[in-house]
Order: sequence, then structure tokens, then C-alpha cells
Amino acid sequence: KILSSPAELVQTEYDFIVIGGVGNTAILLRFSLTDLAWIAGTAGSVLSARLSENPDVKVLAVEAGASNEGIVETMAPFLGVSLSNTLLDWNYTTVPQEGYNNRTLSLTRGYVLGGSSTVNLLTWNRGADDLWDSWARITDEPGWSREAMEKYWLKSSRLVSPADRHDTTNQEEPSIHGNGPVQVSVGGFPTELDGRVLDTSKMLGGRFPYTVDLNAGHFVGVSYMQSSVGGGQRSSAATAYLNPSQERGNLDILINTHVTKLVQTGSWRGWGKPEFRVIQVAQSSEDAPIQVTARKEILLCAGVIGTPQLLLLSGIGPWQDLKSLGISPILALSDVGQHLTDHPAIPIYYAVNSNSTFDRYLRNDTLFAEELGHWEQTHQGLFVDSPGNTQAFIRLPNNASIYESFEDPSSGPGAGHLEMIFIDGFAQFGSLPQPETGNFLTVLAGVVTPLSEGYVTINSTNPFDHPLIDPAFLTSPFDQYAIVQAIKDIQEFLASSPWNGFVLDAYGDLLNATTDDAKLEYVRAYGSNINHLAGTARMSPRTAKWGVVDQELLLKGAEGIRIIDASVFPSIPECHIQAPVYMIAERAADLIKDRYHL
Ligand SMILES: Cc1cc2nc3c(=O)[nH]c(=O)nc-3n(C[C@H](O)[C@H](O)[C@H](O)COP(=O)(O)OP(=O)(O)OC[C@H]3O[C@@H](n4cnc5c(N)ncnc54)[C@H](O)[C@@H]3O)c2cc1C
Repeated sequence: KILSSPAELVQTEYDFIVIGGVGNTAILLRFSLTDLAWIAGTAGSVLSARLSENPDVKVLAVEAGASNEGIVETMAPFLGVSLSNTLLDWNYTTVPQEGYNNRTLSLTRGYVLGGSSTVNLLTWNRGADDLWDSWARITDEPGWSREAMEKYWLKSSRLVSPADRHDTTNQEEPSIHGNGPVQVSVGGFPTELDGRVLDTSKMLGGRFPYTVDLNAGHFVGVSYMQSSVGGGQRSSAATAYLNPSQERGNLDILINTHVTKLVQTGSWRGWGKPEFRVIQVAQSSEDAPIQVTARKEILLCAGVIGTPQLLLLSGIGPWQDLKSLGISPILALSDVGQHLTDHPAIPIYYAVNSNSTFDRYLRNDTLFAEELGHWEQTHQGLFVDSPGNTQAFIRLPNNASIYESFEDPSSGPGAGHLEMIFIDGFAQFGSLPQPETGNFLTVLAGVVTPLSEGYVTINSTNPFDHPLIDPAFLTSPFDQYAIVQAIKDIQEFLASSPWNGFVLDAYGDLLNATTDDAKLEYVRAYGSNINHLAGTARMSPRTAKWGVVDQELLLKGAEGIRIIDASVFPSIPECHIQAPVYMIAERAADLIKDRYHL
């Protein structure tokens, strides 16, 4: 059941407590753990669902944000972009980004059941086979390999028909998809770009090959984009995992409540290893915190920003940083909050010779309302897709001059370095506002193997204050080189014959950016990110001195805490990252069930 205040808790002891997003925590619901406590976000929802499957297991999921139910913007895929800077967003801001002319950027994170899976842009990428095999190597754990993770790919999602039920032959490969709760489909509202993108790929070949289904594991090529959409509606960790489980008698979901601290309750078997079995929760910094016990484990799923913040507030992290904040250090882990990585991105705009782009809907309230009404009645039309029906992952040229200074950072030849998403209208991903007239296309370009790394840390012991967030965009020369190459690739792509008579001029300052330096200046002025933050509590081999969690996602040097969210990724995936979050959450649920014989 859903509880909206800690005062509604009828018990203060559970098997598991899931902290955050009840996103992937939904997995826990499968288990019905009586002894777990957790935070419910994307991963949190998965865990909540999976663990509460066993009626003997009592699970409490704690989510700082609100319920996802009844909010149309979270369900109509096209409206997902409107959820940033709302009450469902943590509304974080980065510190000034040197690589972006010292601009600060808004960072969206879901403040709602389902976490960021409730507010994201829905693209569904499982990650290259090479990525998973590299994680198995980095962590020295075959259980994270592509082969071992196949079952969690199959268990987390299933392919369904697009909203318009068009023939998808050669647009996807049904045989490689599974039977899990998240519904996945290709776009259900074809655009005038789709055919041109595919024709260009077939014409150019080379670095732009056509790949029928990237999710088959070879993540290089131009393809129809798959999204977490079923029947024209968002499929999130909340709708797929959590909502169907929330009536279970062994699952309590506490919303609008922050976990403010993980409390040390003793030393494991009396020999010094700190043990954490209790959390503190509150709804504001004025409230007296309430304590809740997890008999078995605290499952920390608070995401790339919330997880390190909570660890630091609880005395877990770099020793000197904790001491300088006046926090008594309990566990020295220098990697907490470090290695924050995201994909830098730049929207490229062209005026187009068309009257069919979505620009007119964004400029005309009546048209917009009519289209929304159409979606509400039929789940058809423009609103069934997040903007963009096609995407491409491209490798840098083999002879790229940057390889004289840097080794290839990709996980292998089956993963790209650059991404492009083709959008039939002016998508405001950067700081350029939509022009008042005209029709446009947007290509959102990104670097998916960034080498720039930053951090999340705190400068306040008030858990309700935002942490300091520095993704350090574009500080590595590799990223600078790669994003310029992405712009050149887009220019080459759109200069080919399928676009003749359709693409007009580049829009904005890009028109005059003829040199590499000018292109880089354009990115510094208008660049943004794709909200794929990862890595602030990295997984490493159990005996390694670096890292925050071990191969089973248990907090190193402690008992009672397991971290399950995008913070544990040992490297940033070369793709959109929600599917890998679901997959690690599914595996975590199995690891927990095995450990406790559930
Ligand atoms: C705007 C946006 C667009 C994106 N687009 C895509 C996309 O198209 N495709 C894709 O694959 N990925 C996309 N992503 C990324 C993807 O959604 C996330 O990486 C993924 O959902 C993260 O899952 P998580 O479980 O790590 O964290 P989250 O899902 O963010 O869950 C963390 C949860 O913890 C809660 N929480 C935090 N601190 C506390 C606390 N102290 N107490 C209680 N609760 C707390 C939060 O409210 C949140 O619900 C996007 C993300 C955003 C924000």
C-alpha cells in the first residue's frame, strides 16, 4: 500500500528497505521481503516488485517524491520532455561547467515513483555485448558478462507492437526480445525523416551501416529506435513493476519522504566492520527523523546523485571530506561520489522544406490541445512517441588523429563512440529557444564514450540541501574531438541525396562554424547533456582498493547495505542507460533471493 507520511507506518521493522525512486526497485516487489528496506527509483521499483513476490518477505520502499499515478505528462511519451523543471524533478543544477563556457546546466532526475524512468525520454538500449563483457572483466565477475546477463535482458522487457500497428519487418528483431514487464516498441507515428535516415544509411554504408535491431548486441549502425512504450503509453519501472505490486500486503510504499541517514547499528560479529540496519526518514528538515529497521538489508537505489549524498551524510566516503564537514567518519571509501560521467550532447538544427514537422503544435495551443485530446481518446498520433524515431551509434574513423594521444575508450568494436537521434521538429535540448516561425529538424548528437569525469559531493550536512554536482563536461580533449567529429558526420549525412530539396540551411551559429575550432565553440555555447549520469559508487572486485561496492553490489567494508542503481556502473554504457539499470536490478534481486533462500 502507499503511505504518504511516516506517521502512517504501522511497523518500523521490515526485511528490506528500498531507498529511492521505487523505479527499478519494482523488482523487489516480486519477493515481498519482510526483511528489506529500500529506496524506490528505477532500480528501486524493480527490487520492490521482485522481493515482495514472496508474501513472507516484508518490504518497505521509501521515495522522496510523489506518486506517478494520474499525471498525463508521465504517460504520453511526447510530453516526457515537459517534465523537467517541474515538481516531479529534483531540479538539480551543476556547478559552472568550464567545458561549456562556465555555464551551469539544469539536471533532471525523477522525484516520483519510478524515479527517472517516469520522466525520461524512453529510449530502450540494452548496451553492446562488448560493454557487458568489459564489465565482467573490470569487476572480475563472469556474472556480469553478456552471456550471463542475457536472462535479465529477457526478464525485464518485452517487444510489443507500435501504437499504429504498422508492419515492422526489418525494423526490429523479435527473436532477441524477452517476456518481462517493461513494454518496448519502435515508433508508432512515422515521420518524414524515417525513410530518409534509412536510405542514407543504405546509400553511405561504411561508418553508417544499417542495423536492424541494435538490441541484438552489436551497437553500431543506424536503426529504428526502440522505446519503453506500449500501446502508445510510457512503460516505466512504476507502471511495469511497482504499480501492479502495490496492493501486496507485504509491501509498504512510503512516498513524499526523504531518507536522511543510514544509521550504524553495531559492528559485524563484533570485529569492527560497521553494520547498518536502520534508516532515518523525514519529510522536511524541521521534522524529527523516524527510524526504521531493515532486518536483512538496506537496498540503496537513490540514483547517481542521491546515493553518494546519502552515503556521505552517513559518514561513508572520503575521510578528509567528511571530517572537514564535521561528519564523524565511519567508513573510508575514497571513490564515493567520484567518477561522475555523462554523455555530452549538442542539438544541431536545420530549416527544412516541410509543413509536417511538430513545430506547429508547439506554437499553437489549440492544435496542441486537440492532439492531446486525440491521444487521450485513442492512444494514437504524434503523442505516442518521444521525439525521434531513428538513432545511430557510429564509431570514430579508424585513422582518427585523436588515437595518437588516446587509446580507444570504447568497450570494443561492437560499441559506438558517437550517437545521433533524428527528430522531426525543433527539439529544445540546448539553450537555443524555438524560433517563432519555420519548420526544422533536429539531430541530437552525443559522445557515448566520454573521458571527462567529475564528482558529486556535499557542502552541507542538511539532507534536504542539494549536493554539488560537477559532470565536468568536455574537459577531456577526447570528448572535444569526438563531438566535433559528430557534427561533421551529421553534415556529411544530411548532405547526401535523400535529403535533397528537404534540408535547407543550418540554423543558428552553426551556419558560420566552418572550422573545427568554430564547431567546438558552438558546442561550448549551446551544448547540453542526455541525463545519462553514472559511476558515483562504482563496482569493483572485492579485494580492489578502488570502487564502492563489490561484485554483488554490497557496500565494501560494511554489512547491511547493497547499492543498486546507475551509480554502480563500472563504466558509462555507450548507449542510453535505463535498460542496463533494469538488468542490474533484476540480477540484484536474484542475488538477494539466493543469499536469503527466498
Ligand atoms: C530527463 C531524462 C531523460 C532520460 N532519457 C533516457 C532515455 O531516453 N533512455 C534511457 O535509457 N535513459 C534515459 N535517462 C536515464 C535513465 O532514466 C536513468 O539513468 C535511470 O532511470 C536511473 O535509474 P536509477 O535507479 O539509477 O535512479 P532513479 O530512477 O533516478 O531513482 C532514484 C530514486 O531515488 C529517489 N531518492 C533519491 N534520494 C532519495 C532519498 N534521500 N530518499 C528517498 N528517495 C530518494 C529519487 O526520487 C528517485 O526516485 C534519462 C534520464 C532523465 C532524467
